[in-house]
Amino acid sequence: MTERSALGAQVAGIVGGGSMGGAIARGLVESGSLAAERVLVADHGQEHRRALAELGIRTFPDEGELLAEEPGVVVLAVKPQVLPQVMASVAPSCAGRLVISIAAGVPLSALEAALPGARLVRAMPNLPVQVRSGATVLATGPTATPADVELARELFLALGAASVMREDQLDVAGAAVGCAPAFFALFVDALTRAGLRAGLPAAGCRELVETTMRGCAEQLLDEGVHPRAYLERVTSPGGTTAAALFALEPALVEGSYAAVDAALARTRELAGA
Ligand SMILES: NC(=O)C1=CN([C@@H]2O[C@H](COP(=O)(O)OP(=O)(O)OC[C@H]3O[C@@H](n4cnc5c(N)ncnc54)[C@H](OP(=O)(O)O)[C@@H]3O)[C@@H](O)[C@H]2O)C=CC1
Ligand SMILES: O=C(O)[C@@H]1CCC=N1
Repeated sequence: MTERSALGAQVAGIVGGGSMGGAIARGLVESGSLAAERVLVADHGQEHRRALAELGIRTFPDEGELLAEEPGVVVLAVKPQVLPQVMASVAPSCAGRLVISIAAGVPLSALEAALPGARLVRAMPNLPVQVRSGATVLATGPTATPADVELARELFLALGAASVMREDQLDVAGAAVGCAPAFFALFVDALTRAGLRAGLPAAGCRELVETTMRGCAEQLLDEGVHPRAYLERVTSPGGTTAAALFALEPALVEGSYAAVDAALARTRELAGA
C-alpha cells in the first residue's frame, strides 16, 4: 500500500451524491482505494443516501453536517447552477482545505473568489469512474500545492485514467470526454433500433450491440491499434461495411464535431452565468 498510502489515509467528503458524486464514491470504495468509513457523502435525496449507505459509506442530508466531520479532501459534485449557494455555505469550513470541483464550466477563478483560502483543483471525470474505467482531466490553480495535485491525481487514477492539463483543455475534455458516455449510449441505442428496424429480433438485439461495443473497446485498448487501422480490418473492398461507412461517416463525423462544439459553447455559457 505504499503508493496509495497518501490517498488511503484521507477522508474524502463528497458534496452531492447524484450521478457523478455517487459514481466517485462507489468507485473509491469498490476499488479498495478508500475504506467505506473514510468516504462521506452529502446528498438531499434519501434514496441516494440509502444506496450509498448500503456500501458502508457515511451519508449526510446536507453539506453542513459533512463539513463538520472535517474531511481532508472535499469534492464538490453538485450542478453548476447550485454551486454558488453550496460554496457560500461551505466557504468558512474550506479555508486551508483541498477542494476539488467537478462542476462543468465553473472556472478556477470563480472557485477562488467563492472559497477564499481553499487549495483548489478542478476535475472533469466521466461516468465510468464508477467501474474504475473513467477518464479524468485535472487542472489546478496557484492555491494548490504539488502534494494536493498528486493527491487529486491519485484519487482519480484509482478510478481509471487521470492527467493534468491546462484549464482550457479541461473544458474541451469535458465536452469531448465528459459527455462521451452519453454519446456512446446514444449510438448503442440508435444501432439497436436500426437493427430492429431491419428485422433483428428485439430480444437480444441490444445485447449483441453492447457486447460488440465492449469487445471493440477492449481490442482498441489492448492492441493499441489506431481506430482507422481497426476499421480497415472489418472493411472488405466492395463489401457491406464499405457501403455502410459511406452512409455513416459524413453524418457521424459532422455530428461529433457539432456535438463537441455545442457542449463547449454551453460550458462557456455556464462559466459566464
Ligand atoms: N454526470 C456526469 O456524467 C458528469 C457530471 N459532472 C459534473 O458533476 C456535477 C454533478 O452532476 P451530476 O452528478 O450529473 O448531478 P446530479 O443532479 O445527479 O447530482 C447532484 C446531487 O447533489 C445534490 N445536492 C445539491 N445540492 C446539495 C447540497 N447542498 N447538499 C447535498 N446535496 C446536494 C442533488 O440533490 P437534489 O437534486 O435533490 O437537490 C443531487 O442529488 C455537475 O457540476 C456536473 O457538471 C462532470 C462530469 C461528468
Ligand atoms: O452535462 C453535464 O453537465 C455534465 C458535464 C460533463 C458531462 N456531463
